[in-house]
Amino acid sequence: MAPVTDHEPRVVLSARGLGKDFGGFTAVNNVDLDVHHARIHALIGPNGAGKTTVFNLLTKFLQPTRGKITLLGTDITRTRPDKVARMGMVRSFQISAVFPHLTVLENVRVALQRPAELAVQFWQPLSALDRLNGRAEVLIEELGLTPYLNTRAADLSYGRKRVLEIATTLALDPEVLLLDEPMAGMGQEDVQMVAGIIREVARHRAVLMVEHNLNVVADICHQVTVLQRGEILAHGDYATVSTDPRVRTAYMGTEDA
Ligand SMILES: Nc1ncnc2c1ncn2[C@@H]1O[C@H](COP(=O)(O)OP(=O)(O)OP(=O)(O)O)[C@@H](O)[C@H]1O
Repeated sequence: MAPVTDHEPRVVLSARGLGKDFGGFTAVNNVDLDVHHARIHALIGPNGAGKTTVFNLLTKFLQPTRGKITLLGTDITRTRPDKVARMGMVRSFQISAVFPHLTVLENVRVALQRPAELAVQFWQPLSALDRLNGRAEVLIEELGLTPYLNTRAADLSYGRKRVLEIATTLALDPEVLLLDEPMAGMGQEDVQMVAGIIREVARHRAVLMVEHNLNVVADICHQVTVLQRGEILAHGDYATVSTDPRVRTAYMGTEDA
């Protein structure tokens, strides 16, 4: 179960009155969201509820029609997506370039080289590369990939590939990590393993995730926001939202299900 705490840690990402129209169609309307440091926040809702659109708005892949987004105290409503990523909010697929023929260590090193721009600085002293190796090994250890250090990405299980993707995302050292259906297409064993990794990752960062697997949401998420037809239907911890009759109706079509 997600740990219960007396107080919420600081807000790192917030949205107020967020909205998006596509032509005459309102896909997202009046969404308020607060994502906290060291917390896992789930965005759930039926198909077409607006979850992906909210993700695209927060990461600035889409420009909001209405509302305001704040990241680490800075208004990013009009900021470009690449700048938002550099400011500390990254999305899992954005830079999850996992190269199948490279090993786990090589993949993480490539990801670490990108922000450091070491790739083009061939005159860098060897000590810089040593530092890179050190950071890569810490990251790999944090994500439980040490036994697979020299395994090619192509030979990893599906679940471990997702973990490696998350590791490459963390190379940018984000304060806020957005994960779009991280458990999609996984068997139960991998789901449990990846859930454990996400919990670990969130000890030092905020995680916002879209997730359809409600067992995972119940297990690891501290906060849950339920969207329906682009608007917030309910918000709170899992116990609160899962017993909300409106949520049950939205999900099951009947209050008694
Ligand atoms: N570029 C677009 N142009 C027009 N309508 C769009 C666009 N993107 C999304 N929509 C509409 O906005 C609504 C919300 O879609 P969105 O993909 O955000 O929902 P979702 O909750 O992520 O759904 P799913 O769980 O199926 O992925 C849908 O009705 C969708 O058809």
